[in-house]
Amino acid sequence: MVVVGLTGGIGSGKTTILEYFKTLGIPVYIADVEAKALMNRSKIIKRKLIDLFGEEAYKNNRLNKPYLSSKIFNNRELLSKMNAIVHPKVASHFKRWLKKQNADYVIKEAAIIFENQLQNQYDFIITVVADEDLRIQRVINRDQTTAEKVKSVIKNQLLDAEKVKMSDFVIINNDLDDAKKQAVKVHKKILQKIKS
Ligand SMILES: CC(C)(COP(=O)(O)OP(=O)(O)OC[C@H]1O[C@@H](n2cnc3c(N)ncnc32)[C@H](O)[C@@H]1O)[C@@H](O)C(=O)NCCC(=O)NCCS
Ligand SMILES: Nc1ncnc2c1ncn2[C@@H]1O[C@H](COP(=O)(O)OP(=O)(O)OP(=O)(O)O)[C@@H](O)[C@H]1O
Repeated sequence: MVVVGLTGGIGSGKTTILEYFKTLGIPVYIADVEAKALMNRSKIIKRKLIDLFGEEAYKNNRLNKPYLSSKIFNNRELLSKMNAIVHPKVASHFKRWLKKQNADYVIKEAAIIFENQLQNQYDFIITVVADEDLRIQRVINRDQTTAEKVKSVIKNQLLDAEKVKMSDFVIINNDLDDAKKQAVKVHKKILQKIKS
């Protein structure tokens, strides 16, 4: 099965574009959603996160997202320790999911493909980009957060220009209708490449 990675910085519109690919009949997997589900469900992950961050990692038995984000996005070492706990479990969950899919290709959305040098796990990579001021404003509107917090996440992510250099396809998502047209073109090109 051909696996396409879809990545991009915070607020670029990864999930929005992914949802559009879904309407084209492509099975989609959102690593971040599955990661959070596993962080709530898996006893092993829970125990390891509590060892790393303390009891505050969970509140009322649910992942304490504001607490974790205040810790990891200012501390690269903690971020990579958390990733080392969570990501192998997401990878095996994805493998099981992939076996059940039947389509020309699937798309896996993951915020951090290039940051963790995971590009070899994909047949093709699509990067979604958008102007930084738009991204910040979108996330502020979506999450009722502050520009400072969004910027602290951006600092931990690779620059768009670096991601673009390493990508097979780029979708510029400043305007949604325009981005959807680009997505259709990318979809057709992927099908062509698979069938040639
Ligand atoms: C730390 C958590 C609880 C903070 O939750 P919160 O809702 O405040 O932030 P959100 O999930 O929207 O993330 C903010 C931005 O950071 C990016 N991001 C999320 N997790 C990570 C990570 N592990 N490393 C780098 N960037 C990340 C997101 O894609 C997004 O762009 C949450 O991000 C989380 O559970 N992360 C671990 C899951 C994970 O590894 N996801 C990424 C898989 S690719
Ligand atoms: N072209 C667009 N025009 C206006 N709003 C948009 C556009 N694309 C996405 N949005 C909105 O911006 C917000 C961020 O988009 P989305 O959640 O898809 O980004 P993301 O890259 O998946 O974010 P994150 O990295 O935080 O997971 C959402 O509220 C979405 O509805």
